[in-house]
Amino acid sequence: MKIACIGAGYVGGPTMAMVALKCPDIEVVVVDINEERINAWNSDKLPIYEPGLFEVVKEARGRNLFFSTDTKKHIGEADIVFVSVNTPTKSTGIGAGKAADLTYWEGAARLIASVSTSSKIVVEKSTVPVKTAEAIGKVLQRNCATPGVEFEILSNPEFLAEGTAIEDLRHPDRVLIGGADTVSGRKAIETLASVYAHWIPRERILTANLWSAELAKLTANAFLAQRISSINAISALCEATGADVQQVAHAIGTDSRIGPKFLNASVGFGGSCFQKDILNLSYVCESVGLKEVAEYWYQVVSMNDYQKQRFVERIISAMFNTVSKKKIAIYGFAFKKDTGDTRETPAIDVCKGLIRDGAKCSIYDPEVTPEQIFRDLSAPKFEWDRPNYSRSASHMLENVQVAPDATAAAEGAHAICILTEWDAFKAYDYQALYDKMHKPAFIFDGRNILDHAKLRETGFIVYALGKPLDPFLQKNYS
Ligand SMILES: NC(=O)C1=CN([C@@H]2O[C@H](COP(=O)(O)OP(=O)(O)OC[C@H]3O[C@@H](n4cnc5c(N)ncnc54)[C@H](O)[C@@H]3O)[C@@H](O)[C@H]2O)C=CC1
Ligand SMILES: O=C(O)[C@H]1O[C@H](OP(=O)(O)OP(=O)(O)OC[C@H]2O[C@@H](n3ccc(=O)[nH]c3=O)[C@H](O)[C@@H]2O)[C@H](O)[C@@H](O)[C@@H]1O
Repeated sequence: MKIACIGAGYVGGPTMAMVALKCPDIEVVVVDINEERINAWNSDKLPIYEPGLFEVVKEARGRNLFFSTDTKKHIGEADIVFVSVNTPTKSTGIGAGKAADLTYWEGAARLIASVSTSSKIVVEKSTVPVKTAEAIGKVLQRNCATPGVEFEILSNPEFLAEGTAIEDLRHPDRVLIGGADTVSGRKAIETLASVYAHWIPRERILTANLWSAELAKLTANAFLAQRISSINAISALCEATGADVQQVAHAIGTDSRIGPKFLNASVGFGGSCFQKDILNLSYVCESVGLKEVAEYWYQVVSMNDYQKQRFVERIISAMFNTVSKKKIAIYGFAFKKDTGDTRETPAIDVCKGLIRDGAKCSIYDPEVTPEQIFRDLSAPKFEWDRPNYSRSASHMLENVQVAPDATAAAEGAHAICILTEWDAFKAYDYQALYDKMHKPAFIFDGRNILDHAKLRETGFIVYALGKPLDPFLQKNYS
């Protein structure tokens, strides 16, 4: 059997590396139009950082795992073609700002049809709107020049989280495979299930109808993001009432029906998918006339925007209602720890909000490159996924510097903001940092990872998200 995967990104790379590792009898080729990315996958400096990924790639690469730009050859030879191309939010046209942009998906489907001389199983690995398989089926059938070639489309959404991708792929809670309830559909499902069964217990390989599988992915992300926006909404009420959001989260999370995970209040959720998939879900609801349902899910994104804005306003109001010409150290730019991915990171909106108020942001992140930070802060919303977007917001950059380390960022700063929960941030010598800062020196902990009592003893004015407000903040500027 030969497997090809279109898209060598955060999903295509790791998922196919794990398939190849666990199925030495199957040839796995990952293809991409981005030559730079493919070259990186073939080097010792992989294009994405994930704990454990390098070891997996090293073991299978060259044995039965390959990365290539020769898309036509490998797709033409494959029995199963995974499609894990990006499906960003549309930035123009009908549904702009909500609908999924399926340009890349349609391009991949046309490519598959154009090179297919034998029947294939086409697997939706990308997150797509419900009923996409129907549209893609038409593209495949009507663009295939070879008579008799049949395409069976399956939905096999990916549930890995970045930073834990390898663990999530090695021991997933479940694998979900959706297909048509026909003889050929059930056969295709069984073929794909047999691949995963090389390392995943059969009872964890779920099967469903095609639309259920497509919708389950959007629903999973919506439910996960909704938990975060719910606890973030409560964090605002905690600050207004003297409650402690971590105590509240613990108290509700011990109810087995709620569970303890995904209840960490934060400056907001980021990542390339939560906002994108909820906007897409909301749009799908709108397009079938379910306005109230669309509005219900849209509130998850709206609350996330509110949380980021509330954090910015808290900083400005705490610092005497102006941050103009003040240096603010930003610790963490990635959307979560243990990844270099900055897509939709809350740090973008927080830094833009501070800069709009005249602040100078000195940004330090252990994994994110200066180039990436400058790109993100000059990209228009939703354009981050397009390689040649216009840098309309580049004026932002005059007040941005990227610091080589945390000490340089804190030098002469009025405040430190914790935006990503990197473990390294917990171990710093905050007395030494305090000594280098303007007074009064503030710390705004958007992830609640620091020892706030100790910081107050050092002399910092501390704002901890969702915690009882520091007297300084309560008295003058709550
Ligand atoms: N990033 C994540 O943690 C997860 C993402 N997903 C979904 O997986 C999909 C992919 O996401 P990522 O891997 O993060 O995207 P990505 O942007 O990192 O990778 C997509 C890759 O597809 C390539 N590509 C696009 N069109 C192509 C074509 N016609 N031929 C060949 N290559 C093409 C691009 O060059 C890019 O390298 C999205 O639908 C996303 O929602 C699902 C679960 C987790
Ligand atoms: O479809 C996708 O792309 C993926 O999106 C998320 O994974 P990911 O975005 O990589 O990372 P998460 O761990 O979900 O974190 C998302 C954001 O929520 C934030 N978060 C997470 C958990 C929490 O309790 N509080 C919180 O603020 C994180 O800091 C991060 O900014 C889902 O967890 C995956 O299951 C899904 O496959």
